[in-house]
Amino acid sequence: MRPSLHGSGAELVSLPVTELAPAKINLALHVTGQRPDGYHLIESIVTFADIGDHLTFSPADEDRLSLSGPFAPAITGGSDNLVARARDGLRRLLQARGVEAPAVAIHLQKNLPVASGIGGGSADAAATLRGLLRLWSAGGVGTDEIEALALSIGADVPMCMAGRPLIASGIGEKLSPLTGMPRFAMVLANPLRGISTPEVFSRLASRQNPGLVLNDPCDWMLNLAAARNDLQGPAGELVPEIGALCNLLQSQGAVLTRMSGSGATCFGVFDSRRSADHAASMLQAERPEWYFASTETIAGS
Ligand SMILES: C[C@@](CO)(OP(=O)(O)O)[C@H](O)COP(=O)(O)OP(=O)(O)OC[C@H]1O[C@@H](n2ccc(N)nc2=O)[C@H](O)[C@@H]1O
Ligand SMILES: Nc1ncnc2c1ncn2[C@@H]1O[C@H](COP(=O)(O)OP(=O)(O)O)[C@@H](O)[C@H]1O
Repeated sequence: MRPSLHGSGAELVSLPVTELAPAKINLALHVTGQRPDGYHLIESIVTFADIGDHLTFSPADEDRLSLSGPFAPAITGGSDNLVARARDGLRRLLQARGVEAPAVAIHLQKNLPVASGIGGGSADAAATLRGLLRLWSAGGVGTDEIEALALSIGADVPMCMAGRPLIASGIGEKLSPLTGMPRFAMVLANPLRGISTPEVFSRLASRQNPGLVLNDPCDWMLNLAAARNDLQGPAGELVPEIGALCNLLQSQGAVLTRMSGSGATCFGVFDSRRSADHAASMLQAERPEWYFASTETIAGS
């Protein structure tokens, strides 16, 4: 079936507008300080998976947000959903500039575990901003204002808007693209116990830790092996399965394992997509109650 077209004048949009909200992976996360408002200063190497949540956007008589997918039961479609917050924030911004932002039906297929350190909610918010800017033909609205809106929704939303390998600093909003970043074959592993980001930050033993050092621009595995996730210790106190997950990934041949974000998702890097696929299915058979997903991260360009 041919997609329908929507819009006025030169900007025609294929309907429904669709967006992937890819899982965000903090390959390393150093906590280097704290701002007076309590937010922590970080230096993080970030990349994105080829799997994630799926969103669709269509014109409607009234705003609707519907949910499906394995992790939909863990969230609601109410005004606290980060998708609704992104929709409402963008509409306010556009209307203040005289741009129309009519009612929209959004469907979120929630494939990523919730509160799991791979930015599912932030990725959904970023995908909503991208999708609605297309649906509402508002691509010309100031980048600075959109970036400020993204940051007001969450510290991770600007990096999810960028959607490419990068180093994030500040509280996560200062972004430097990493053009040389290769793809990594990975398994993502989560014990399906949600974890609170503020609680993990609050348990840090030290808030002033050494920053990232990238010694060898050609050997990413060497750089990553020398880096850390400073949140892994405090998260492991809350969810002891994190240690077990890394051991399981290693037992299947992962050459590097680490937690992403504030957890509890851990990733294992494998030497090929084939070995990652094999490891994910072995681990799922061993621990059917946990989440395992094989993925390949995107390359920097
Ligand atoms: C830890 C990270 C690493 O990428 O990822 P996740 O574990 O959430 O995926 C992020 O910094 C999380 O970003 P995000 O989840 O958007 O954070 P926000 O909603 O803005 O903040 C939630 C709470 O986390 C703490 N927070 C967050 C970011 C930061 N740089 N310092 C903090 O101290 C604050 O207590 C804040 O109130
Ligand atoms: N669309 C959404 N997807 C996931 N979580 C959401 C969403 N909207 C709101 N939330 C809330 O945001 C919090 C953080 O979720 P998420 O972004 O998945 O985790 P993390 O920040 O650890 O990567 C959760 O407590 C969840 O209830």
